[in-house]
This record gives sequence, structure tokens and C-alpha cells, in this order.
Amino acid sequence: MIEVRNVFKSYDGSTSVLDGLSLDVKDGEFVTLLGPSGCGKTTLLKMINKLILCDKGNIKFKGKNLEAWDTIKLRRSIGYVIQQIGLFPHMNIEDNIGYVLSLEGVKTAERHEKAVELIELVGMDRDMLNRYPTELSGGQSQRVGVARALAADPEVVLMDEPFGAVDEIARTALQDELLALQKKLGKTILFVTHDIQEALKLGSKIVLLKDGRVEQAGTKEALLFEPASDFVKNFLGLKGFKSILNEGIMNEIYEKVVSEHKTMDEVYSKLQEI
Ligand SMILES: Nc1ncnc2c1ncn2[C@@H]1O[C@H](COP(=O)(O)OP(=O)(O)OP(=O)(O)O)[C@@H](O)[C@H]1O
Repeated sequence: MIEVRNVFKSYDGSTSVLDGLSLDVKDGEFVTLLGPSGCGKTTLLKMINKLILCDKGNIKFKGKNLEAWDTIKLRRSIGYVIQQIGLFPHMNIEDNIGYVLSLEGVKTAERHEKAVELIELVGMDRDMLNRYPTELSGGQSQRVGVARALAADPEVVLMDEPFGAVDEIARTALQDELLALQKKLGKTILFVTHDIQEALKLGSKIVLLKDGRVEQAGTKEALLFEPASDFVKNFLGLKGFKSILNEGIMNEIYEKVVSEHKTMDEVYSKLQEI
């Protein structure tokens, strides 16, 4: 779906932000892009959406070079969700979601139908369509951002720290819903995050960037158990392990310990046993 080959980018003509980056995103894949602040994650997403151009290298979308794509057509095939989702404050939620469709000349009744379908798809009540952006919580705004990005039925959705500004409970719910949504719709997703647990939870493939290049790409098991470098090992570290344990093992340990009413000493020796 997306092929990035040996891409270079410098904003100031001397420091490389992307430094020979290559990356593949396959049809239906959920790829999470992880890396230290400033390593070029947002730059790469903007490049795929033709918001900025690379200095050298090549990017293909569906087998065709980006230069050969009509920019408007490309952007309609690629949904884009960012942290400050930028809903239009003077439009209600229905019009926000249907904005791209209105540009395409889709009639009001059809836009309404689509907005109802999408708002319910992202787990919100259709009554919310009449509200204005200032009347929504942070988590609800992000859901609307996802609904809006899906309105033109894009094949790919680029997401740049979409859940960065919401609290942990809303964030966990949004992550679970996004996973369910991706399973249902089969969209290809490229998701930027600086949160290690989020990257490992969501991605079927995790790509760790360092200094504008891919340090390692693979499943979470590959990155955790076969790190390509000390950087990968140290970057994922204990947080990475904890996020695997979260998926059941921690629960099992907790249930075991709680149900057996151990004293702290007993708990400690039990944990050592495990
Ligand atoms: N328009 C710009 N002009 C000049 N420098 C820029 C511009 N946009 C980004 N940069 C610089 O390029 C580098 C990479 O930025 P980018 O936003 O791609 O990183 P990132 O990995 O997404 O970072 P973060 O995790 O902090 O969001 C940074 O050093 C940033 O300061």
C-alpha cells in the first residue's frame, strides 16, 4: 500500500531529519511508528500525504509514485487524524464529519446517513451530531476526528498521536475501539505514537525510528525478544515487557495472589516462584 524507499529530508539544508528511511506498509496492516522526539515521525506522515516533499528518495502509494498522484485524489484516499484534530468550531459535528463529502458534492440526505453511520461506528450517540466541537470532551473530539477521517472511505488512515491529549481511561477505550474498528473495516493504518505500550498494543508491525532511519521493524515479539541493537533494547526496556504482561499474565498473577490471601512475604516468595 505504501512503499518508502531511501528517503532523505532536511529542513535547514544541513541537518538530516530523514536519513535514508525505507519502510513498507502492506494492505490491511496496522503499523505503529515509534521513536524519540524529533526522529522524524510527523515528517514522514506529512510526506506520505504530500504536505511536504522529500529531498531524495521515493514514496509510492498503491504502486504509483507520489508525484504521479493528483494531490486532492491522494488526500481523499488517505485519511489523516492528528492530536489537535482541528474540528471547524462554527460547524456542528454532522457538518464536520461530512465536510469532505460536501466538497465532493454529496447530497445532504446522503451526508446525514453517512454521519449517523460513522458517529455510531466510533461509539457515540447520533444525538451528538447536533452538538458543536466546544460541547465535546477530549475523547469524544478524537472519536469525531476518526469519524471525519473515515468519511470519504479512505484505504489508508494516517494517525499522528491521535490519543495523546486524552486521559488514560479514555485513551484505553479509544485504543480498544480503534483495534475493533480496524478489524471490522480492514483499513491500513500508520499510527505515530511516543507511547511504547500503545505502540505494542496496537501495531501488528512496530517500526522504531532513530535519527531519521528505521532501527528495527517487526512484530512486538521480534523487537522485545530479538532486539536489533542496544538502542532497541533500551528504548523498549521494562515498559515494553510490562505491556506484554498486561495482556493477561499480570491478571493471572494478581488473581492467584489475591485469591490465596497471602501476606506480603508470601506474595513476594510466590512471585519469585512464578
Ligand atoms: N517545518 C519545519 N521547519 C524546520 N524544522 C522542522 C519543521 N518540522 C519539523 N522540524 C524539525 O525536524 C525534526 C523532526 O520533526 P518531526 O516533527 O518529524 O519529529 P517527531 O519524531 O514527530 O517528533 P515528536 O515525537 O516530538 O512529535 C525536529 O528536529 C523538528 O524540530
